[in-house]
Amino acid sequence: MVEQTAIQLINEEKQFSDAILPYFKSILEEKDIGQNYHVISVFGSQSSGKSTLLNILFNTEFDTMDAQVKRQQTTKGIWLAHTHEINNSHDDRSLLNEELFVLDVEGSDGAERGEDQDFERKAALFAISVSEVLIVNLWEQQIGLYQGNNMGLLKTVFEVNLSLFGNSHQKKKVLLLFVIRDHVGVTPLESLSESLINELESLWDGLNKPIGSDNISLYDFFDLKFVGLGHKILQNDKFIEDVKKLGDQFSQSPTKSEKAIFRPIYHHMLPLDGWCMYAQNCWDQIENNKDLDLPTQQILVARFKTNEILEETFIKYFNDFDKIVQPILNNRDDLILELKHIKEQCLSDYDSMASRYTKQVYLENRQSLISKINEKFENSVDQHLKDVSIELLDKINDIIKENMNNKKLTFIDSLTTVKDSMDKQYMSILKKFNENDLLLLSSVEQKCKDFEKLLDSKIIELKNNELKLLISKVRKTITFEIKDEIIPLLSNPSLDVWDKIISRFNSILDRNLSKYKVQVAAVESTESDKDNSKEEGDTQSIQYDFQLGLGQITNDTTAKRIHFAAWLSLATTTHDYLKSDTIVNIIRDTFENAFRYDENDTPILWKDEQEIDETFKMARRKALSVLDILCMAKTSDNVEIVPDVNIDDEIGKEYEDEVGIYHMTRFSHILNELEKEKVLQQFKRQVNLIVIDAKRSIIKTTTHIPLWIYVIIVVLGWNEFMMVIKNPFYVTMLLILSVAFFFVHRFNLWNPVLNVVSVAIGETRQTVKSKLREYVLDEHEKVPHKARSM
Ligand SMILES: Nc1nc2c(ncn2[C@@H]2O[C@H](COP(=O)(O)OP(=O)(O)OP(=O)(O)O)[C@@H](O)[C@H]2O)c(=O)[nH]1
Repeated sequence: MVEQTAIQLINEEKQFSDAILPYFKSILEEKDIGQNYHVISVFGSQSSGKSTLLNILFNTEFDTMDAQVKRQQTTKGIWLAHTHEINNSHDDRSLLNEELFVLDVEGSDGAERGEDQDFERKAALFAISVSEVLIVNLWEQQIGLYQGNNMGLLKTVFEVNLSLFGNSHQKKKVLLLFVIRDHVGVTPLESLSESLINELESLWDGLNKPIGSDNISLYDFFDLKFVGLGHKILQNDKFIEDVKKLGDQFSQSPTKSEKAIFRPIYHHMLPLDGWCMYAQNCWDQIENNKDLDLPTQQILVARFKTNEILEETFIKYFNDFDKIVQPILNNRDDLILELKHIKEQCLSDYDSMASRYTKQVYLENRQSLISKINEKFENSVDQHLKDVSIELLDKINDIIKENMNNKKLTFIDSLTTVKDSMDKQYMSILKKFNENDLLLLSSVEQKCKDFEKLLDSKIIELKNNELKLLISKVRKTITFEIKDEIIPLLSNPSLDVWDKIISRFNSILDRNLSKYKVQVAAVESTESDKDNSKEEGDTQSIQYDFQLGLGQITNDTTAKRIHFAAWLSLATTTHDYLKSDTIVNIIRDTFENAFRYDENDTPILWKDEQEIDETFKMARRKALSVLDILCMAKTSDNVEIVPDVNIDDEIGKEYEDEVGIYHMTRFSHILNELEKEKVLQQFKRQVNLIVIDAKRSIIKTTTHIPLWIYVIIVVLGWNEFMMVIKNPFYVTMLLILSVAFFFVHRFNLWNPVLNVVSVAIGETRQTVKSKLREYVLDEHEKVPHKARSM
C-alpha cells in the first residue's frame, strides 16, 4: 500500500487513528474544501474484490489480494483513501470537482476473525454512520444465500440502526449501492434486484423493532440501488466498461441526472475537519457499545467546531482591542465606528467558517459570539458612558446657577428642567450605541437605571446644598436680628425684659419662616381633637415648604432645625452677653441712673448726707431687682423660660463651681448663686465709691473757702474799702471798670482787648524811642557848638 494515498482509519485493534487530520492537511494542503466532499464505504465478504473495484473506480491504491499466491485477508481494519478522480466512460477523471474519501472496510466472514463478528458489525455500523454511500459488494451466486451475501450482518446493522434512530425526527438517509460482481448476464439485473429487495424487505419486516417504530419503513433510512459488473477474469472489458458506467453515476450531478449517486440528503453537512471529529465520536460510541445518536453527534461536532471558530475569530479581533480602543474612548463617533467595524469583521469571519455546520448550532453560537463581543465592548462603552455621565452631571451645577442668577427659573423648576434635559442627552447617546447593536440587551436597562441613580443622587446633593445654604442664611439673619434686638433690651433691662425678649424672639422666628409657611386645609377631626389643637396653638394645620422640592418630612425637619437654631442663637447670645462683668456694669449703670439723676433725668445736687443715703437705698434696690431679673430668665408671671426644643445637649454643660457644687447650664440659668454673690460684691464695691464721691462733693462745696478767711479779709481791707467808698472818683472808676470788665467777659472780648493793649504798648514804645533819639541828638549838637564858641 502506498502510504501517501491511504491511511488506516481504524486498526485491527479497533483503535481510531489520530493521524487523520494531519493526513487531510497533507493531501489538501491549505485548500478549504468546506462541504465539497463525499464519503463512500465498501462493505462485503472477504476477498470479494472490494479493493479491486475501488482502485479501478476511484483510482485509489488499496492493497488487493494476489489470488495466485494465497486467498487471504488483505484489508485489515478500516482504511481511508482520498481521491477526486472517478473512472468514467468519458475518460475524464476530473469530471467531479469534489473530493472523495473512500473507506475500505475489512471483509466480513473472514477466517482470521473466526466466529468473532464483533468487529464486522461495528465496522458496518460505522460505515453506515459516516458514509453517504455504502457499497455492498456481493457475488451474483451469493444472492439468495442468507449467510453468504452478508444478509445476516445487514440484519444486525439494520436492527441497531433502527433502535438508534427509530425515534429520531431527523432520519438521515444512506444509499445502499448493491454491486453484484461477476454478473455474467444470465439472470437479468432486474430479477436479481427484485430478489435482493424481497430479501431486504422480509429481513426488515422480521426485525425486532423498538416500541413506536412499527411503521417505520426500510426506505425511511435507506435508498437502494443495484449495479451489476461483468466477470473481471472472464469478461474483463465488460467489467471495465461496467465500472466506467458506475463511475458515470458517481460523476453526475443530482440536479442534472436522476441516476446521480451523490445527493444532498445523504451528506452529513459537516466541513471535513468536523466530519473527522464526527467519525471519531461515532466510532467511540460504537466501540463502547453506547447509544449512537448521529444527529446528536452532528450537533456535538457542530457545537465543538463552531465554538472553536468562535474562539479563534474572537482572539483574532480582540487581542489588541484595548490598544485600539483606548485612544478613542473620548471620541464617541470614532468609538462607535471602530466598535462596529470590529464586530462586523469578527462576525463575517465567523459566518464564513461556521455557517457550514448545523444551522441551528451555528446561529446559536453566532448569538453567543455577539454577546461575547458586546460583553467585551461593555467595558469600553461603560468607560465612555461614565465620562459622559460625569460631564453631564458637572454641567448641572453651572446651568442651575446661571438660571438662578438670571432669575429665569426657581431652583426647583430649574432642577426639573435640567434633569429632563440630562436624561434626554444621556438616552440619545445610549441609543446611538444601541442602534448599532453595541450593547448587551440585558445591560441597556441597567445603564439607564445607573444613570438615573447618579442623576437622582446629584439632584439630592444639589437640594441638600441648597437647603444647607438656605438654613445657614436664615440662621445668620435670625442671629443678626436676635443680637440687634435682644442685646439692647438686656443692656437696659426692664422688669418684664424676658417677656419682651421672648415676644421679639417669636416675631423674629415668625418673620423668617413666614414665607415658607403653607396653610393646609384642616383635616376633619373630632371635637376632642379640636380642643387639643386649640391647646397646642393650632400648629398642626401649618406646614412648611422651602421651595426646594423636598418631601413634607424634610420640610418639617428643616423648619424644626431653624427653630432649634434660633433658640440656640438666643441662648448663645444671652449667655455670651450676660457674663458677670457685663451684669455688674448693667446693674451699676442702673444704680447710677437712679442715684445721679432724678425723674426728669436731671443730675441731682446733693444738699445733705441724709438725702444721699435715701437715694442710695432706692437706687440699690432698683439695681438689685435688675440683678434678680438678669440672673434667671423668667416671665413676669415668675415662670422659668424653657425652650420648646431641647437645646440642653448643645448648651447644657455640666460644671463644678469653686465650692464644689455641680451645675448644669440651662437656657434660663444665667448666673448661679456663687456668681451672683460675686457680682453683688463687685457691685457693692463700685457703688460704695460712688456714694463716697457724692458725700465728699458736699464737704468740698461747703469747706472750699473757710469762713475765717472772709473775716480776715474784712478786718484787713476795712480802711481801703472805706477809702474807695468815700471817694466819688474811685467809685466812678470802679463802676466804669466793673461795667467794662462785665462786657469784655460776657462777650469774650479778651483777645481783641489784649490786641489793642499790645498795639498801644508798641506804639508808645516807638514814640518814646523817637523822642529819646531826638533829645540825644539835640544834646550832641549843642556840645560842639559850645566848644567852638569857647
Ligand atoms: N472473479 C473475480 N475475481 C476478482 C474480481 N475482482 C477482483 N478479483 C480477484 O479477487 C481477489 C481478491 O481481490 P481483493 O480486491 O483483494 O478483494 P478484497 O475484497 O479487497 O479482499 P479483502 O480486502 O481481503 O477483503 C483478487 O485476486 C482479485 O484479482 C472480480 O470481479 N471477479
